[in-house]
Amino acid sequence: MTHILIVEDEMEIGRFLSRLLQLKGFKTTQVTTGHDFDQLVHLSSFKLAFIDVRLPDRNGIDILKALKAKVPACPCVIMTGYSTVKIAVDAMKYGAADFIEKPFEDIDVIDQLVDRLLGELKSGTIEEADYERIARDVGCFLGTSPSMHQLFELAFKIAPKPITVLIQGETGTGKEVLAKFLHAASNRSGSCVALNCGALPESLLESELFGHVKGAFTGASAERVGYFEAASSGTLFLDEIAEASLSTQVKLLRILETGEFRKIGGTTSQRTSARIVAASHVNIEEAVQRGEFREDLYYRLDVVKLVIPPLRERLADIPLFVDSFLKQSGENITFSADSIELMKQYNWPGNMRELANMVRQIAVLSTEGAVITPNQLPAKITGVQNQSLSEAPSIEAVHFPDEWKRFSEKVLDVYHGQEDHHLDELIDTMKKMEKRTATAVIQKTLKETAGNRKKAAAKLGISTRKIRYYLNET
Ligand SMILES: Nc1ncnc2c1ncn2[C@@H]1O[C@H](COP(=O)(O)OP(=O)(O)OP(=O)(O)O)[C@@H](O)[C@H]1O
Repeated sequence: MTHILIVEDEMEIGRFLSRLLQLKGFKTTQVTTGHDFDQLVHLSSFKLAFIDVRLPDRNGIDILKALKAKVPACPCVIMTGYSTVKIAVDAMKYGAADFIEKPFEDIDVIDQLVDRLLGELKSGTIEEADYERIARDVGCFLGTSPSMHQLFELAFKIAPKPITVLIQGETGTGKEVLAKFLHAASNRSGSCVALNCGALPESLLESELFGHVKGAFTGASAERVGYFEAASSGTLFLDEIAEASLSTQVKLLRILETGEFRKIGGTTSQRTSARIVAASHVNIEEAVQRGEFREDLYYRLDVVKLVIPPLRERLADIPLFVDSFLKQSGENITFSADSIELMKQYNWPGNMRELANMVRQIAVLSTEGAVITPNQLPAKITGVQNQSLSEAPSIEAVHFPDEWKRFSEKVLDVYHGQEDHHLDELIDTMKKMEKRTATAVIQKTLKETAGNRKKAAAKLGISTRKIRYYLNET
């Protein structure tokens, strides 16, 4: 008979759980203290354990660690009160399979949990396959580093819970990708809506967040759905949360506390069940200390913190990521072994975004089947030229004028009838060249402004967002 351990000091809850499990045909053993747990012999007979996070004489996490050390295969479920959800999430980092909140509101949840964990044990499957599949579905490459696998395994476990998640990581590490993963793994019916908090114009702030009714103010000719409503029953991704103005922070805090908002001009409040995922490339705790971010909002957001490691800590995965980006864009080129070696020695300040962009740019400029050698890599990677960004010739700048010249010659040849060409193909190439032109001009301007995007945007009369678009920084 399957034997389940219950470590719970509240007799009522322990008894209730025992009864429930016995009715399902399981044998249970309940202990109420850490001391009693130490007296248990044959820990290996337990196929599943429910552990209260707080015991009179011991922390539940210590019991979890002790049990996992002796019986690694035994799935452990941490039982927690709402205020200790944060600790329960930490417990998952130490190997807890899941957590449930007390008091138990829905017995079906426990039923399903037990069936799932014992089912996985029997079939030998673990959640790994699931989180890897979802990561693949959202176009997220995990590589082989244990830190990324632990992170996504944890993200997978907490995804279905209605708790707020704060993602931190340097620029380009994949915070938005992780937010999409969380949404996909949450099975929420609504959509995943992204809002860049730094880009919110103050004057439109409220109508962007909450929407407005028709006629609410001059120019409100139609009803508008705000971000919180659009993400209801889905996920609201608050990107660059540290850049939110103080008034945006106040508005966000209020809605996070009450779960309610009112459209501008509206007479009734609406509830939102949007799951909030916030992200920042700066350390928000430090921003709080500097007085730039509201402490109360930080604590609201920081229920679960997921920190994505920078690419320089996962350099062994560079060959894998290069292959994956090439496959993703359907490019048939390869990088020579010495090129890969040089890429593994570079520190990638722009992380996955920088790698993805470099691979794509090289691929665009290469012929089918080419093998990329070190002299085709940017100087910052080969370290051949010790030039500053403003001096270093980018791939774009070196090749673009030739490319344009060849293209315009081809157009004229077709026009003069010297070359047969399908017009559709020619127009397709022209569309590509349009983007290539914008990208090349932006790259060149960025060199002139020593990489300063605001200055480059002003010089070109476009927004920094448009710069990101043309640089493929989606
Ligand atoms: N693990 C990953 N697998 C595949 N592509 C990734 C991964 N991480 C990042 N990328 C790619 O890198 C680019 C940047 O990713 P993303 O926007 O998620 O980063 P970010 O951390 O949110 O950046 P920022 O801090 O600048 O907002 C995207 O094109 C994304 O597809």
